[in-house]
Amino acid sequence: MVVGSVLVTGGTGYIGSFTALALLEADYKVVIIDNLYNSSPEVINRIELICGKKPEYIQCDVTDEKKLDEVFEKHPDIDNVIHFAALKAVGESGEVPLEYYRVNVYGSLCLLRSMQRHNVTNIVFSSSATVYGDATRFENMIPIPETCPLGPTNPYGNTKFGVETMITDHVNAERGNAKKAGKDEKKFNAALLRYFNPAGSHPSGIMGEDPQGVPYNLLPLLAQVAVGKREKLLVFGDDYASKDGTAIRDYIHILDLARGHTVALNYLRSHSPGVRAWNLGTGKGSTVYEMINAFSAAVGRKLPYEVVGRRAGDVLNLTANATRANTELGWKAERTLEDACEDLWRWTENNPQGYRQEPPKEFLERLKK
Ligand SMILES: NC(=O)c1ccc[n+]([C@@H]2O[C@H](COP(=O)([O-])OP(=O)(O)OC[C@H]3O[C@@H](n4cnc5c(N)ncnc54)[C@H](O)[C@@H]3O)[C@@H](O)[C@H]2O)c1
Ligand SMILES: O=c1ccn([C@@H]2O[C@H](COP(=O)(O)OP(=O)(O)O[C@H]3O[C@H](CO)[C@@H](O)[C@H](O)[C@H]3O)[C@@H](O)[C@H]2O)c(=O)[nH]1
Repeated sequence: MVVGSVLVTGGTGYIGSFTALALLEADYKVVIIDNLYNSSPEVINRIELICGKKPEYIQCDVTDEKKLDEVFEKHPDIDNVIHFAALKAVGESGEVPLEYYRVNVYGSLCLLRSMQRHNVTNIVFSSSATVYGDATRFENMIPIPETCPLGPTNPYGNTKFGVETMITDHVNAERGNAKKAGKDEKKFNAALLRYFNPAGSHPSGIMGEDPQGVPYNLLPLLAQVAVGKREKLLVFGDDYASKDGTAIRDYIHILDLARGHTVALNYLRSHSPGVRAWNLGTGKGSTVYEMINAFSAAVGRKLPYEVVGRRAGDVLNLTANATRANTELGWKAERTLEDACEDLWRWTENNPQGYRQEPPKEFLERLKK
């Protein structure tokens, strides 16, 4: 039995693919669009290997409004969108901000307009902890609650803040217009999911993060050090006001994060909250050094690093207060940092070339059983 249909933009990417898997496991029909800028279509096969169901994949750029219209016309049953497609690197966004505004902001505008034309009224948006900026500028805002004033410190964060605002204005307007016309205003809803730092892979070892080109995030870089593709990790600053001088982030297992999307979507459909923001994090912060140690423990040897200067746009501490998601959505991160590191290492060891190589036979055999 299909419980609903979801368009997943950026669905061959890291978080999108795990969410597609979680949605299929929760009996949603899933249509993925992606332009493969930072992903591989092979992930569709891996999703099928794991859950026995295959999402439909359509190559589509989210800034191509005509193509978006075609997708909605081909699938008139789609009644929800989860919007991942974006550029996501804090550092890079300071170098090519216009590209970040084009893909992240203009792409979201195209999507909302196409959704409006096709009467698709629920959206779950991939926002980010980055929208809070430096929450240590306030007293008592670490761990960060959703009520913390927003103030991004880099162009990437500005795009997420801008899209949150656009979605909020749009959904509120749609609700107001529907009410005036005596129509059902409650069908217009948005979840703004502010993720902290996703980590890890599928425990099977056949599905994980596979960035194309040079990765920017800490864990994929550490994984490259572990398999010898990179000599050492560069630590961006050891002069932060943390216990060891390196910056603090809240690393959340990718399976917990993916599950957060299905529960948020279910909540939109059952409670019709209008626009609501939820933090998805564990509530536990880890420094860069703690992450190097945790991943080194999973690998079984100490990974080399060198301290360099701070990265522009970085902040000291992004740790979530996830109470709202816990009380309202009944969602809580269940897996540990050790789980994430072990799963990441299993994926990396088995797939040093990412999705460009066949999964090991023993996995295929085991999954067939
Ligand atoms: N990974 C993180 O640390 C993190 C944290 C918070 C929020 N986010 C947000 O979550 C979302 C997914 O992030 P991710 O880590 O899975 O990144 P990802 O790069 O793995 O996935 C993004 C996907 O979007 C696709 N894409 C990019 N531009 C596109 C375009 N113009 N049209 C269609 N598809 C396009 C890419 O090919 C990729 O498959 C992004 O919106 C990101 O900003 C990520
Ligand atoms: O080579 C590296 C890469 C990262 N770091 C540090 O590791 C931490 C994590 O960095 P990274 O993995 O790049 O994540 P963030 O900069 O926290 O940003 C990620 O997490 C955000 C949510 O917190 C998302 O919005 C972004 O899309 C995503 O890239 C930061 O303190 C970095 O300074 C290093 O020291 N060396």
